[in-house]
Amino acid sequence: MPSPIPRDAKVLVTGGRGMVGSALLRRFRAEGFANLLAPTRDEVDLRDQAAVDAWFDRQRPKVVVHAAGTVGGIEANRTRPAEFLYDNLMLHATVMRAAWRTGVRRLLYLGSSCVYPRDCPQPMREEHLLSGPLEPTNDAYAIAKIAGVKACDAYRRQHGCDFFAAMPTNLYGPGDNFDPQNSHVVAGMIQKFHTCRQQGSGRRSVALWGTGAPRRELMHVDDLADACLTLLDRYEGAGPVNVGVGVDTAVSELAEQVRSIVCPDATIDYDTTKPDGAPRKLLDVSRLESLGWRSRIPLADGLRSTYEWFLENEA
Ligand SMILES: NC(=O)C1=CN([C@@H]2O[C@H](COP(=O)(O)OP(=O)(O)OC[C@H]3O[C@@H](n4cnc5c(N)ncnc54)[C@H](OP(=O)(O)O)[C@@H]3O)[C@@H](O)[C@H]2O)C=CC1
Ligand SMILES: C[C@H]1O[C@H](OP(=O)(O)OP(=O)(O)OC[C@H]2O[C@@H](n3cnc4c(=O)[nH]c(N)nc43)[C@H](O)[C@@H]2O)[C@@H](O)[C@@H](O)C1=O
Repeated sequence: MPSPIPRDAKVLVTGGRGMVGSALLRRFRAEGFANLLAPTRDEVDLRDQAAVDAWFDRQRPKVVVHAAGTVGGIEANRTRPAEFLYDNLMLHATVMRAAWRTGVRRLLYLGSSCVYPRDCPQPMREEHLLSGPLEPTNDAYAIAKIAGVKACDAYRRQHGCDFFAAMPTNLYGPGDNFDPQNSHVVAGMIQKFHTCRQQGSGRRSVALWGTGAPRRELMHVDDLADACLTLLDRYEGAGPVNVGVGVDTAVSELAEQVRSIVCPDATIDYDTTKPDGAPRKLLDVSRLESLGWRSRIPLADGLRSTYEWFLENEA
């Protein structure tokens, strides 16, 4: 596939109703892509090889951005490892095989920064993959995502497929999952501080998880979508590419920022029976930045706009 991607190419975005998939569709539509396909799970369960094969035979996409996944925060990963392993293994195994079989010209697979070792040198570089033990709270999901990254390499080596992986950091934004048990940290905090605000006057406490000491690199999903378009148009390498903003924030500092936006008179209690997870997961994004890409959505702006979206759509 010549770079940049022709804007009339038939592009499949899997997971199109999810946070990442819907951001990808917004960005591609804004860019003028005229032939976007985003089947729902009801139209094709992407874990079902026969159904995926039949769909690809019928539709014949030329580009695939594979964003479908069984996704969740630290508690969802810790408590549902078998589901996260099975679903995320099947989701890329079926789609990549069908993509190869039907001659897809370029495939971008969404990996994750959780694939790196728990005690990885910081910032984490793509070469650090498989260099040490994983974070136990999400090792099942990480193994499934690592298999996806390796599958891109395997199809490239055996069949010459132009498949590669983006490795996003922790994401947040419109369309996120705000369920207090299954969500990631930003959405979980927004939900909890909003519930506190709803409880009315008087100082109310919000129970957050862990110690507040870990650090997370937090990226707005619209930045991610823009980075994925840059990768599709400009990346001519083969290996995975980290996608992040290059700075991280302590969980406790994030909590203060969300509190000041949503419920300033709340008090914060940390439930240390809940896990901290990885102490830090800052990505080295020099490979992406060498393509000329820079993040554009500061955390403070992103948190405020995400809360506004939450109020209009989830509250
Ligand atoms: N959120 C984050 O912080 C990060 C996410 N990622 C990766 O980005 C990708 C998207 O994540 P995100 O948008 O947050 O997740 P969401 O849960 O918001 O979206 C996942 C999407 O995948 C779809 N899906 C799941 N299983 C199937 C299936 N069997 N058949 C068809 N569709 C299916 C869902 O469909 P339905 O709407 O019907 O449920 C949903 O649209 C994932 O690959 C994830 O690993 C990587 C790093 C960080
Ligand atoms: C994207 C990434 O996301 C996951 O890894 P994670 O970053 O550890 O997950 P998280 O966003 O849920 O937590 C980040 C930190 O925040 C703390 N924390 C405080 N209070 C709340 C809270 O209320 N909710 C949540 N979810 N976390 C909280 C929490 O204790 C932890 O220290 C994996 O799914 C992994 O697979 C993955 O890919």
